[in-house]
Amino acid sequence: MKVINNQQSCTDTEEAVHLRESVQGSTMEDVFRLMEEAGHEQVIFCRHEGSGLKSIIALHDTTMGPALGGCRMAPYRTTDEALKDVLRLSRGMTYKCGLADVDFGGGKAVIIGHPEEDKSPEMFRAFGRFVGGLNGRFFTGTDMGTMPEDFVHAARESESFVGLPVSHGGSGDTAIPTAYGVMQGFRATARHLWNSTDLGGRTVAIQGAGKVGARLVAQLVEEGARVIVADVHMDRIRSLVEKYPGSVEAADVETIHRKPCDIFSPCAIGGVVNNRTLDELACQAIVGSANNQLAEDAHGDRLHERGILYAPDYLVNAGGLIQVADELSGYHHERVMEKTRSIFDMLLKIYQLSREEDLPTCRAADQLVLERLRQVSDLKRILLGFERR
Ligand SMILES: NC(=O)c1ccc[n+]([C@@H]2O[C@H](COP(=O)([O-])OP(=O)(O)OC[C@H]3O[C@@H](n4cnc5c(N)ncnc54)[C@H](O)[C@@H]3O)[C@@H](O)[C@H]2O)c1
Repeated sequence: MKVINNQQSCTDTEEAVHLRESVQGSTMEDVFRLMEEAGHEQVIFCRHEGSGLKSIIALHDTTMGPALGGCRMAPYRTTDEALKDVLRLSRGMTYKCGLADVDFGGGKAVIIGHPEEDKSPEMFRAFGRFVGGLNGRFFTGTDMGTMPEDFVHAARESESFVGLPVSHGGSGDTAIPTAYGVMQGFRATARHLWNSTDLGGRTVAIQGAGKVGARLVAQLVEEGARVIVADVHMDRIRSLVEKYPGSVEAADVETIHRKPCDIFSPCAIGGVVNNRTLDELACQAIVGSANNQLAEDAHGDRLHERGILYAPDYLVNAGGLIQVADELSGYHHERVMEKTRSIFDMLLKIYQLSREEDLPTCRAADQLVLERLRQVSDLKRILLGFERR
C-alpha cells in the first residue's frame, strides 16, 4: 500500500496532491479504524496492471494457525464496499475455524470485477503470486463468483490454494460434507428439543434445493421426515416432488419461511432472518447451510426471546471448510466425515450453554470461540524451537 508523506514536496504533481489529500482526509485512518473494530491483523491491497487484478486480502486472526478462507469475485461498486465485505467475511472465518476445531485462522480475499466478464488466467496467476508472497500465512480457494478451475491458474504460482478440481489434486464437491454437517445439526436439534435424534415424522422446510438443499431432501425423506421445499428454479422443485411423492411438498420462495414446521432450513441466501421475516417464522428451530442467516446479531437475540432455537450457521455449515482444511494434511475422506460428525456434540454444547446462561445461541457460540482462542494462544506460549538468525 502506498503511504504518502505529510509534507508537500515542490515536485508533487497535481495527481499526487489529490491522492495525498484523499488519503489524509480519511481512507488510511478508516482502514485502521475498521481493522481495530473487528480485531484484524493485516489487510493487503493487490493490484496488477496487465491483468486488471484488483484484490483485497484480509487476515483476521492467525492465533490458531494460517488464515483460511475463500476468494470471492464480485463487481463491487466501490473499494469501500469490497473492503467492508472482506473484513466481515474474514472475521467470520475465524469464528468458523474456531468451532470446527481446525488449526487455521480467519482470512478471506475479494477480487473486484465481474465473474462473467473480467476473469483471465493471468488475473488468477497474478492473484496466485500475491497470495504466494504471504509465505503460508493465507490459504484460499473458491467462494461466490470463483470456480475451482480459476485456481488451477493461481496454483501455478503458489501452493497456497485449496479446493482445486479433483484432477488437480483437490478433494471434490464440498456440498457432501456440508450437507452431512447440517444433518448433524438437525439431529442435535431434535435431541435438544424432543429428546430423540429421530427425524421420522418431523417436518423440515428447506429454502433452496441446490447442491446442499437437494442432498438434505434425499436424506430427510430416507429418514421418514416430511419436507417442504422452495427454490427460484421451479424445475428443481418439480423433480424433487416427482421423485418423492407424498414426502415432498413444493412451496413459494416468498412464503416458505412462514410454513408451520419443526425446522426451517435456509440453504440459499443470507439475511433470511430479518425485521420482515422474524415475526412470521412458524418453526421451532432454524438449522441450515446458508452463510450469515441472521441479518444482524440482534435478530439472534429476538429469536431467543421468541423461543426459536437457532443453530449458528458458521458451525452447522462447517463441513466444507473441514474438507478443504484437510487437503492441507493430505486429504482423507473418512477423517473429514468424522470431524464433521463432531458438529453434533458442539451444537449440543452451545444449546446447553444457551439454556444454562439464558444466552442467545449465537452469543453462546461466539463465547466458545473466544474461549478456544484463549486456550490456543496460551498453548502457543510454549516455545517450539530456536533458530539462530
Ligand atoms: N456448498 C458448500 O460446501 C457450502 C458450504 C458452506 C456454506 N454454503 C452455503 O449454503 C448455501 C447453499 O449452498 P449450495 O452449495 O447448495 O449452493 P447452490 O448454488 O448449489 O444452491 C443454492 C440454491 O438456492 C436457490 N435459491 C437462490 N435464491 C433463492 C431464494 N431466494 N429462495 C429459494 N431458493 C433460492 C438456487 O436456485 C439454488 O438452487 C449457500 O448459501 C452457500 O453459501 C455452502
